[in-house]
Amino acid sequence: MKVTVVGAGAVGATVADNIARKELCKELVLLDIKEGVSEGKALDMTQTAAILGFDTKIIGSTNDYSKTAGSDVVVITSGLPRKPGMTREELIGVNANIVRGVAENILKHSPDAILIIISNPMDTMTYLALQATGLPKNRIIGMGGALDSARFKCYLSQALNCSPADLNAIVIGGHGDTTMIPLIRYATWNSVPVTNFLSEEQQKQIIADTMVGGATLTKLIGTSAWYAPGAAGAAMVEAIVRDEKKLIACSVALEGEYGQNDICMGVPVILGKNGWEKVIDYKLNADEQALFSKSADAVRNMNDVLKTLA
Ligand SMILES: NC(=O)c1ccc[n+]([C@@H]2O[C@H](COP(=O)([O-])OP(=O)(O)OC[C@H]3O[C@@H](n4cnc5c(N)ncnc54)[C@H](O)[C@@H]3O)[C@@H](O)[C@H]2O)c1
Ligand SMILES: O=C(O)C[C@H](O)C(=O)O
Repeated sequence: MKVTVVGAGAVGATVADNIARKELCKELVLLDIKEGVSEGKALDMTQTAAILGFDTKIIGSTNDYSKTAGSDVVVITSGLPRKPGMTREELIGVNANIVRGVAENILKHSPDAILIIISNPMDTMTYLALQATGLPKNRIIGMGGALDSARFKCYLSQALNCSPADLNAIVIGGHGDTTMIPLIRYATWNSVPVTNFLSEEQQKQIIADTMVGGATLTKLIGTSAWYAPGAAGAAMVEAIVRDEKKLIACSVALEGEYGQNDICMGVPVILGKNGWEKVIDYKLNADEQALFSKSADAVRNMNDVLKTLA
């Protein structure tokens, strides 16, 4: 198994670190456009092998795509992160060209790869990757819901004073401050609805905190987060390379599911060796479906901006 991570910045390096620690592949390539950075980070990570005890071979590459040849899974993290006060959507102008170029280069050397898109604005970058490569839809997967659901569980666990591992909770919709939909009605604490234990006020606060989870971290750090995004990206790689059939919210191309077409946005999907294998219908109620449609409108508006950039 061979995995490539494009972008050796904060998120890319963390995805790679998680992949290596878990030995998700024999060969891991870290590629970046900045001279020496990927080679340096690959060497630094390689030197943790003796301490952590993994045998994944990590190779750095300054923009040499021949080293990525034959990758089974490619994670795209290249692009600018937002600064405090910015939205993810403001990154579209710079990141669209980066993601398009990277996806095209990757496909020249790894025509069978499954692509995981992390660069923001993620739903639009996933849609762009799909259009630019013409790959079958199951091989293009955006990472957002895995992270947003982890944040949702974090805030739920704080309110309930419980282990996040005992929670089951999912965030669907767009990966944006106003577009994500934490499905609190379906969230459970060891099978019991969390709504049994939380006041309306607490529920509203948890939803609001989850939605601005990324912005909160960006304000604190000065750039966007990487530990949870890196772990979330690696969890998706794991589900694919180990054919786990895990149910994870991912941004995928919808063809009628949840009432949407010609768009990539977050829905519960099964991840396995073929990429995303099927969308699971959560049977949203009227309020949740209305939120999903509103979220789709916002994502679609962003996708329309792509046409003005071409
Ligand atoms: N989807 C999510 O949930 C999620 C989570 C966190 C971050 N992000 C996004 O991921 C992206 C990366 O964030 P980061 O914090 O790692 O940023 P970063 O600045 O630390 O790293 C980005 C890296 O991309 C590299 N790069 C730029 N253009 C490139 C190209 N053409 N080819 C190869 N490499 C190139 C840069 O040299 C840099 O090393 C941002 O767009 C950010 O918004 C998304
Ligand atoms: O918040 C950001 O801009 C980065 C990422 O989308 C996140 O949610 O951490």
